[in-house]
Amino acid sequence: ITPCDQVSNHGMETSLMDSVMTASRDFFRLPLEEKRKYSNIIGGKHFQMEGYGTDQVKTQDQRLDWSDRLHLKVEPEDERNLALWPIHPKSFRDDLHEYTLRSKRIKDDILRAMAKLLELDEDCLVNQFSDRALTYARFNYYPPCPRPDLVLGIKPHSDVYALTVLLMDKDVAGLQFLRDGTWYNVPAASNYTLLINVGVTMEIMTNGIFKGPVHRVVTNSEKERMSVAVFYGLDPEREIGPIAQMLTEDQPARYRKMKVKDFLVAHLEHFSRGERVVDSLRI
Ligand SMILES: O=C(O)CCC(=O)C(=O)O
Ligand SMILES: [Fe+2]
Repeated sequence: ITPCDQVSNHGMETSLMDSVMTASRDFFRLPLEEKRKYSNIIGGKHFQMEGYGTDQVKTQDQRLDWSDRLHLKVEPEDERNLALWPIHPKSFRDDLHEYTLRSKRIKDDILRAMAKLLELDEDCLVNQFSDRALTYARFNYYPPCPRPDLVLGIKPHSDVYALTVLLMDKDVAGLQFLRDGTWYNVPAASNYTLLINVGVTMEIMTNGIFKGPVHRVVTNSEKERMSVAVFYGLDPEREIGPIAQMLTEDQPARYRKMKVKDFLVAHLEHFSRGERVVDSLRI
């Protein structure tokens, strides 16, 4: 089982991927004062998950990433904070809405294929995601960096949610996956590509069968790079743990159960220290 897979022939129109990338690029090129209207820091002090800006700075020696982000909750739809959804460029909101509808279908197809691989009921994984499940979109913008030898676009991490649908820059590479101690490049594909990545929520749900691979983004001194990630998580009010259908006498649970909400908070603590939350949940 490969931990990340590039899908082609997935039924997402190139024009839609192009619109989302273009809208995103237009947003990041706005003057700073304009982007700050969507800031993830409220009143100059309080950090919130959603909005425009960098990660929360938790400690003085925390390594910062060379990137600019816009992070938006897409689902549950009634929890969208539209005040943080850019109005420039004009098409931004509609494009994101349309894009995430398509992306959701891809996610469900992938979850069914994964259930089949695990010899579970076809809808077993899809059914884990209720209408209160979280979906976030994250727009990543990596400006050219004068010292790519020193600074990363995103530090090594595993995605925390269950599945990520990542729309990659078609011209500029930078994403790398870690396997057996070596970093492997994901090449730029010259046309738009969606990369499906497994996150640690899925690692836990499948009792460690699917792994949430460690990846990072390197910078370069010449070209800007963009990506748009859509993260699929569970309902924050439920528990996360290996799903019952994965467990047998020979295969007991490898991870402790925890409330999803608390798991996400624990993840942020670990991420800021460059650690993986899943390692703290092993039984
Ligand atoms: O920019 C990329 O290609 C990857 C971004 C990423 O890993 C993330 O947003 O979690
Ligand atoms: Fe990631």
